[in-house]
Amino acid sequence: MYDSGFLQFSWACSSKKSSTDERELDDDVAAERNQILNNMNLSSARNSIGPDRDVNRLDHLIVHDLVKSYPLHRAAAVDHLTFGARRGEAFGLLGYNGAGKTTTFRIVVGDLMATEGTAYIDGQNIRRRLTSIRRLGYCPQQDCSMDFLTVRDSFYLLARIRGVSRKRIDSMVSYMITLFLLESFDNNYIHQLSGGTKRRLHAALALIGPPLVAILDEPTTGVDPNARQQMQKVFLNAVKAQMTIILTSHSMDECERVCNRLGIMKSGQLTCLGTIQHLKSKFGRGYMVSIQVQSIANDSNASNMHSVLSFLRDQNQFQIEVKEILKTTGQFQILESTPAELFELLEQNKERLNIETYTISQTTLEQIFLSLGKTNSTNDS
Ligand SMILES: Nc1ncnc2c1ncn2[C@@H]1O[C@H](COP(=O)(O)OP(=O)(O)OP(=O)(O)O)[C@@H](O)[C@H]1O
Repeated sequence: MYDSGFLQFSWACSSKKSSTDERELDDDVAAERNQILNNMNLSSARNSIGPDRDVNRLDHLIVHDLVKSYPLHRAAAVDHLTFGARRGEAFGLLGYNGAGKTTTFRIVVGDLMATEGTAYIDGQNIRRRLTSIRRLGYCPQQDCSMDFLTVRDSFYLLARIRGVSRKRIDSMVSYMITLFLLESFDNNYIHQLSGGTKRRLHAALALIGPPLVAILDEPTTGVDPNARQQMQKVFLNAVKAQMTIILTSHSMDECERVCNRLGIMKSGQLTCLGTIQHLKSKFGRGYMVSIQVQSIANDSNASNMHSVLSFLRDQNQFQIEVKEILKTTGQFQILESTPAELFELLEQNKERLNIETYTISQTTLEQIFLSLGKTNSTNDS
């Protein structure tokens, strides 16, 4: 359905020793893990215990102690990963290349077999694959090959698989085609579509039904800004309508716009978890200030920027990290003082330092991501 490997199981080797035991988990990640394990224990007390048992439905998606090891690979691609996504939540799973996001998704949708652990969609173990397919939409990272179908036919196929009734199917297909701005490609074969249009189609196919949970692996990569904005609106509306969306994207802006909660993955495990505001307060070190100095003919603007920097450094109340100094602009991270103190200081010395404008802002999600995700790229070896 999604790609040729959708119903095939990959060979999985036995897992290595749990590095969750060796690594100290972030307190939010540990709390999430404990909460899910407690809920699972409560459920197993009610259900008959067995590897395929179902659990309670507090979360639309539960990923439970998932491990994926590849032969000849030193570290596990997914390493005892546990988290849940609540009903009507947009959960962002972020991480550097090779962190284990796609592997996690492929296990959840049944494209890969886990070495250990499992996942549950609306309380139902994914090993009971046939029933979970209806509840789960998937926009894979790689476009799948359904080239022999037209855009419209592919919507009909997915809608039927998700159990849309004959009565509703025509209007639903037309609605989704309009929603994802695909009207002009209606009767085109999929192989005739451009890369960005294919991404739109795959995201739309993931949402038709609608399923309870949609897993979207970089759905907007290569999509033009206009269509991307429209897709983000659709995702937000789907979440409002109580769909659960698991999104991965390398655009931090997109994650900020769409997601209620985020987890950043590194080496197959979560390094942090929480709402964006929570992550900013917990990991955002200080705040940022961008300063622009006046451009004066025959004057060295760079030296102006440096005099602003040395002025700030002379004030003992600030600890400053230089992010960037260009010709007329500078960006600094300020630690150990309040934005109000800096504001007062800059206002008082604006003219003397030739400052044209300045903005003080909270640490961005991108900066947090960069500081937490570092060294993950090495996992890709
Ligand atoms: N078939 C495979 N055989 C061996 N190792 C693999 C295989 N597929 C993935 N891996 C490894 O598993 C790890 C996780 O890969 P994965 O594709 O899940 O990362 P990702 O977080 O989705 O990265 P990206 O952001 O680039 O999509 C990487 O180290 C990768 O090299």
